[in-house]
Amino acid sequence: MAQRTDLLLPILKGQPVIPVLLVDRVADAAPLARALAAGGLPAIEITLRTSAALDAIRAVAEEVPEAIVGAGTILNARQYEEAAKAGSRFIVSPGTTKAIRDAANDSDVPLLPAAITPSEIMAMREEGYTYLKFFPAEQAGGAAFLKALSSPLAGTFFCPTGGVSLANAKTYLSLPNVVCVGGSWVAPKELVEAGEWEKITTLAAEASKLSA
Ligand SMILES: O=C(O)C(=O)C[C@H](O)[C@H](O)COP(=O)(O)O
Repeated sequence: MAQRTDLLLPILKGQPVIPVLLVDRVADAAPLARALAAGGLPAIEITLRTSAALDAIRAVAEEVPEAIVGAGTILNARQYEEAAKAGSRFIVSPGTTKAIRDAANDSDVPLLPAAITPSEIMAMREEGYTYLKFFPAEQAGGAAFLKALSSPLAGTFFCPTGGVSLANAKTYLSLPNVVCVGGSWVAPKELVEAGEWEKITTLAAEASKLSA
């Protein structure tokens, strides 16, 4: 089975930056999603790295119609199913396993899996995956590494995540094989903890003006 690009692409192409979020308090989820959407970043990735994550996804799916909530840090099929059931519209994984691909094949919720090396990327191409996350982007070689892949592995497109910031996002977005970037910088922990939603909208607005 192939990747559900019909569902995934509008999300990845809809905005240059996908916020990667760590939500510690469920009550923060809806206002945070609203603040990011107000700044032009409706699609968000809530990582399953906190115990509040699934409830946070549920809250955004139920309470914030203008947002497109996805789940990140999906490591196995059980998490895939739980995140989909909670209302995730896309699923992001920091790597790739057969179990996760099988879960994706059994689901209506599309998967953005990650790969770094040429062999990993070639293996994913054979599985029908055209859009991949490139994680951890900066640490793995950054924009120069991705650029070097663009010719031999043309036809595969990436969402680099990990160490991406307002300062380097433009460089990634200018590459022919980058569809969007992901990053946590638009929702800093201190601002979320303090409920500084307007400041988060300002950061989102700045990020949403970057061009893909
Ligand atoms: O847990 C995952 O599956 C991830 O998505 C990892 C994130 O992409 C990075 O943690 C975000 O990186 P920073 O923007 O450097 O904070």
